Amino acid sequence: MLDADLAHERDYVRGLYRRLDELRDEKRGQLAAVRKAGAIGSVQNISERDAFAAMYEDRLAQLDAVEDRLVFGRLDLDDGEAQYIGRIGLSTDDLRRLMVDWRAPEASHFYQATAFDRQGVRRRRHLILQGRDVKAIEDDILDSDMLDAAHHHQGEGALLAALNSKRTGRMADIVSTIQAEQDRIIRAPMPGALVVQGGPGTGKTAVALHRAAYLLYSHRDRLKSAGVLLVGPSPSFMKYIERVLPSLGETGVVMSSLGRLMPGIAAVPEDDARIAKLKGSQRMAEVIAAAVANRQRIPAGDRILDVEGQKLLLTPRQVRRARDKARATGKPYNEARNTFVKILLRELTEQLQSKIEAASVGNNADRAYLAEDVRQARDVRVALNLCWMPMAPQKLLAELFSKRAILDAVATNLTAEERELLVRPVDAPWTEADVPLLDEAAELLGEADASGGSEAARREADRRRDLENAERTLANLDSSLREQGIDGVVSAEDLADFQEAPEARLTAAERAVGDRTWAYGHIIVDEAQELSYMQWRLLVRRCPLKSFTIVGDIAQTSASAGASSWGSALTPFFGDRWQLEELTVNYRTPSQIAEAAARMAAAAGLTVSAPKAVREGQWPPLVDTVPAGEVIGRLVASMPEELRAADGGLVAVIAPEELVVPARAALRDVYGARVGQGAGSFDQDIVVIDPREAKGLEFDVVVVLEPSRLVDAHHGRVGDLYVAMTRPTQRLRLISSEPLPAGIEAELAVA
Ligand SMILES: Nc1ncnc2c1ncn2[C@@H]1O[C@H](COP(=O)(O)OP(=O)(O)OP(=O)(O)O)[C@@H](O)[C@H]1O
Repeated sequence: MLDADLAHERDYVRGLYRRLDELRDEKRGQLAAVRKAGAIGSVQNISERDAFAAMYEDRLAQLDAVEDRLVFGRLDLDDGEAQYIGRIGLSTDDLRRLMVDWRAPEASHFYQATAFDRQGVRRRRHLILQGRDVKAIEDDILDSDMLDAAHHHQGEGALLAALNSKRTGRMADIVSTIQAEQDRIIRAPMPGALVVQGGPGTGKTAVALHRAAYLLYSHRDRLKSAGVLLVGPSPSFMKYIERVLPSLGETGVVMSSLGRLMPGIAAVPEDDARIAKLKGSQRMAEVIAAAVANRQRIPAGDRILDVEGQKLLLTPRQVRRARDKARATGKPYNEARNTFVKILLRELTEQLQSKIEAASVGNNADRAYLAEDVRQARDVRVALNLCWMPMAPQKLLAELFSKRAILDAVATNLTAEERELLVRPVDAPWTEADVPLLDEAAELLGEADASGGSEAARREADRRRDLENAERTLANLDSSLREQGIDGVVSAEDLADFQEAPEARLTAAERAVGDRTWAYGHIIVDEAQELSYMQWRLLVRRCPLKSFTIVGDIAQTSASAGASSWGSALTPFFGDRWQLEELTVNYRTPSQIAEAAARMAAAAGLTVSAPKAVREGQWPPLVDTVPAGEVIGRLVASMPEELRAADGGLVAVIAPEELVVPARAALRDVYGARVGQGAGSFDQDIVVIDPREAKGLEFDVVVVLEPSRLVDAHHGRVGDLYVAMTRPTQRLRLISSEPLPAGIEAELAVA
């Protein structure tokens, strides 16, 4: 009987893969046909073909991405129907449904039905695949009548099997074992801001990623053109999670770490916590606004300007009036500057005209020529630039932070010590804390047209040329097509759009990446407790609809500019229009380790939402106390044991910054290339990192060096040690030469 069940499922799953292969072949065929047609035909036809080719490529990529564990569930319903749940929906050619997409409303029962609330489900079956074969099946019988009637299959439990599996250094999807409390959050309605608070290991990152896939599925129309942005703390974290969405068949999400949110800038971490905190504070918005305003100057006295040998007068009064009029347009700085320049050029041209006409009575000077003379005159250009310089955000900030006089003049709301903190060389690299300031500056400055109009003129000329081409194409269209009304349907402008920028044909995600002013349809923020006021300000600007999923754990805050409560972080941007959901079960860390971390946090006065751990571990946390200077020696000595415990999985050494390099060097001496450079070295089985890099990641075994120093890091915030202690999935060892942090019992010490 059991074998018959297994045989039946194997057969069904083979059928699903056959269908997947058919669809792939079909798309490959369509793609080849479109490509073969090549660049023949009218421009419009070529553009349409490009669009079809892109669509087939996307679909093919999606079909390829769902190969692994294509199907994972089956529901037996009250009406006798069996429904298979998988990564995508599959139907036969005549639209008979073979498999339901996990995101479809009816698939929610797979995650939410319980014996108390069956939702029409009699039996939930997990299919555990190996390659294309069904390795095992596991049943949850929800309808007690079925308990007697049928044999059922029991196993370790799909969830526990997933949790106990070896870590690979890359996050995997949890689509086959999403738990009910997680599923409710994943499927929550889209509008507004949803905050998901959860302790370590509660699946916040997993939920955030699955929610992105869910929203794209259920709001495809709206999100396809506007896009979804997913923001995480660091490039290595983004790398850690980058495979999850493709494995869910979604490639259209823009993923960015906080330091990459300004196109063209790859910021480095800000090492000085005091600077990060200051640059993240609301007062910096005032500083940037003042720095922008400071670039407009009224000259102290009259200036004489030489234009083609004529002396023209520029008075402070004239400049002030032009400036006020330009400011009154309400446009950003660089755009308002155009108004300012136009007003003064007109006035100077009038002066020049009167002078010339007075000198040669009766001769009317050609005004267009005079205007050009004025515009080109060096004196005029210098004078106008001094009054109102065209400005790019990078230049504004580089000068602000490197010229003490400017800083003192504009940052009047900061103390002298604070200003001192901001000073740095003009060519210092941009840090993550600078990114929101650059963005703020870009917003106030607007498009800089440093070409003095020639860039705009070039774009205009390109557009004119495209239009002419398009008109020619239309004129050449086969007259029979014209008779069918083709030229009534397609305007020259439409065609020019096709011919124009190739970006017109990119997906929303591809276009959004390079566009600072892109308005996303939804933003998902992971590790959101780390965000400063200025970072929130930047993100809210990127999503004017304020449709957000915000996941994080206030207790894990380690950034000095991060939040101490969700209310204080979010109220300035969302008022009280945000909703809080909580995740309460720790899926990562075994209970003994999770409890030790919670005790330590409580002893340090931190309010933690310590989630219940879903499983017991094999080992209690181990504590090695060693004489001063022997921490690294003990690390090396204990590594064989830790590697044995990891059993082919990953071992992470999490150390205070000053110990990272020596610890790595000592381990390299013994283990060579097995020791990775940092959190991004996913192929090595030993990594040495600091707690900041460890954020959001997990490892089979974690060894923490000098835990007391991590408590002290970042001005007494306990977040770092708490983060470090909650990274392991199996085993934790602390090696300390200093008094142990409160809450960590010395009796756990190993010899
Ligand atoms: N329903 C689930 N099924 C299988 N594994 C799960 C489930 N929920 C969470 N996990 C696993 O638990 C681990 C922790 O999840 P995740 O990293 O999303 O937690 P987190 O709340 O973001 O943690 P932290 O805040 O500590 O970084 C991951 O390995 C994840 O795959």
